[in-house]
Amino acid sequence: MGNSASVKMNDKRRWQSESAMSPAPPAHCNKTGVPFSAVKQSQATSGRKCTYSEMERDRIGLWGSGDGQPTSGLSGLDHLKHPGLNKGMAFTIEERQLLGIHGLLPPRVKTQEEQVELCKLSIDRYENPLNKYIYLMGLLDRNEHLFYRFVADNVAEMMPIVYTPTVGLACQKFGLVYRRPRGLFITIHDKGHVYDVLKNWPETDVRAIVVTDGERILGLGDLGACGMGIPVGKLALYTALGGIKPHQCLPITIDVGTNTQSMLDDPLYIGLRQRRVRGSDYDELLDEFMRAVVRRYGQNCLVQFEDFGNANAFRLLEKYRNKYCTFNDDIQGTAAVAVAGLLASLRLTQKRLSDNVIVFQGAGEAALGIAELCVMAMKGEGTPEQEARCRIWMVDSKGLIVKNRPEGGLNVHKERFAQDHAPVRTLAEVVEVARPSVLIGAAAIGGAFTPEILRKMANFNEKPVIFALSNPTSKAECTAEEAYSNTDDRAIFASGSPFPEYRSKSGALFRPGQGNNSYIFPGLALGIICAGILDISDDFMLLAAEALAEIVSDDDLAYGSLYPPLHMIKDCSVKIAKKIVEHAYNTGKASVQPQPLDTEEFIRAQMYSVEYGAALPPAYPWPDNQPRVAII
Ligand SMILES: NC(=O)C1=CN([C@@H]2O[C@H](COP(=O)(O)OP(=O)(O)OC[C@H]3O[C@@H](n4cnc5c(N)ncnc54)[C@H](OP(=O)(O)O)[C@@H]3O)[C@@H](O)[C@H]2O)C=CC1
Ligand SMILES: CC(=O)C(=O)O
Ligand SMILES: [Mg+2]
Repeated sequence: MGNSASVKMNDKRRWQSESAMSPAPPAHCNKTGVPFSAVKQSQATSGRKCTYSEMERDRIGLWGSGDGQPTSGLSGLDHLKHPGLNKGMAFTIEERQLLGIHGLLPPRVKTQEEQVELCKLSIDRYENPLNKYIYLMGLLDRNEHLFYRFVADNVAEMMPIVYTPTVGLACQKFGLVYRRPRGLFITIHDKGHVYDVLKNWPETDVRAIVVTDGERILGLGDLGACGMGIPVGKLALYTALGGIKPHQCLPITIDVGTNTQSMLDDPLYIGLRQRRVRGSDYDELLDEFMRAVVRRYGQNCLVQFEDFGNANAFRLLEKYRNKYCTFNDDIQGTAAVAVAGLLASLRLTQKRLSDNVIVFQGAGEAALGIAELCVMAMKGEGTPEQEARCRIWMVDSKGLIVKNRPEGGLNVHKERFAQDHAPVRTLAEVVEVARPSVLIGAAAIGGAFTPEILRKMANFNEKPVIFALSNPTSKAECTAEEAYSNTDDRAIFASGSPFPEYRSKSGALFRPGQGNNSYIFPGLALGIICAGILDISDDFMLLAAEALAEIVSDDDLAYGSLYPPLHMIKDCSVKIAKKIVEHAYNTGKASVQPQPLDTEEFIRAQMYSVEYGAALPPAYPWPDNQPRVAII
């Protein structure tokens, strides 16, 4: 069932995408038109094991030799150089001989487990996080399977390097850490030729794109083209945490310049040395980009918008959400992870979500996204919309958002949360006035939750809920230790970047959870891709939030964590994807038909395996197509 559904989707994608316009072989054939079934047959008769998936064969250009014998069509050396095929010292002696690379590797054959141990030893030798990042990216460039196995086996240790906080540093120093091409740069000068640039990307079966224009990289501001570290990092998590195949993922940075003078002055800056292009030129480039994605990869290629500046993020989401398969992670993914944390917190506070008063420090993409999803969740509890909105107080750079604020600065998104109240300037005053039970920070103002504010939260609440969501760590509104120590250890705390365990004076151990959209987007994307969902409406976000909250165990809560441990995140992704897929079929939003009988099996069958596949022989440049070394 799973297979037939996915093959159907493949057919559909081919029809919709550019590859269908050129005379490509049918989906069930390899590049030379040989049906895969025939290749399978010949493997069976040759007795040779092959664990390449059809997609992988398609990707590496696997074809049959004249005698029907399957070959990889690549040289043995290619197998060492191609990160998707390389196994390093894990190539068996037989494979080394078949591939003609015998002698090019040290004699010993290693297991992948032994290689993972070596990775651990190697990375531990670096003290500087940026050097660890460079090591990991080097590993990804050398041996994809090993990289993903290593990250997947050590999520809690590796995520802070591949992702926040270190990825922020890597973006700031991108000119220094850049080694090999990874991802696609599309600049304002490519306007009119975006499709041609997309065609330069060598993979034809891209299912997910993460795109940034670098204007709001984490809480670090406008880093221009150096923002590329973010799509690369997010997509590494697509594979490591969501099982989406690496070759189906494409990181893209749209370079329209940067307004950060220090970047423009930096001799190592890798992007266009000009100030940001805005207005119609920018819009036309983005429109052309979206059209080009559909033309090249099909209507159901997912485009995740990431770290765009506030004004463009909301505008582009509204413009594209009903037309393309797209979502904005900072608005919608963040909303889902934060609401998941809030739903889990209700088990500790014994409240309904609607019983809470929530104060937000920040009224941007993250904060407004969360606020809107809170309203949706409260409505689900039977609370009228207006009442739900009244329970949410938002503070931006000009103070509390109130109706007719003299300082102005209200847009349509903020206005929906404008309180009927006199202006209030500081967060401390707002906390005094609103007496919130939940305080959420997403304004990238490090240390904004002062001890005074935290103590107030403890005065008003038996269990104050404190989320310091800003990234990276330097921008967090408070540390875990500050949250606990200023609330007599009563805070229920989560943060966007990880904080270490905290032991209170009384000896209680806290493991603060990471309220980061990385708990959501891998599973969400997996579900979207598997079911072929085109219209990613907000009900999917609430569903993802509920699915994640359900996974949180009593044990997690006992340690003060509102999220499952990071090592479980891949299982979380599958569970989220399952709910997404089921909901898509129930609401008629799935384009992959027929509906699979077993949803989880269907999803798992499409996921990337970090295990090595068996290598196939190359096409030898001599007539008998046989290796020149005797097989032992
Ligand atoms: N944990 C997670 O998963 C995620 C975390 N984030 C983090 O959240 C932060 C914000 O991101 P995002 O919402 O996209 O950014 P935006 O630029 O969209 O929003 C920033 C908001 O902060 C407000 N702000 C700025 N200065 C102050 C101040 N002194 N006092 C109060 N508010 C202020 C801005 O006010 P104004 O509107 O007046 O300009 C704006 O409303 C970043 O650090 C980002 O890394 C983002 C996404 C996911
Ligand atoms: C986590 C994330 O998406 C951000 O900080 O922007
Ligand atoms: Mg982001």
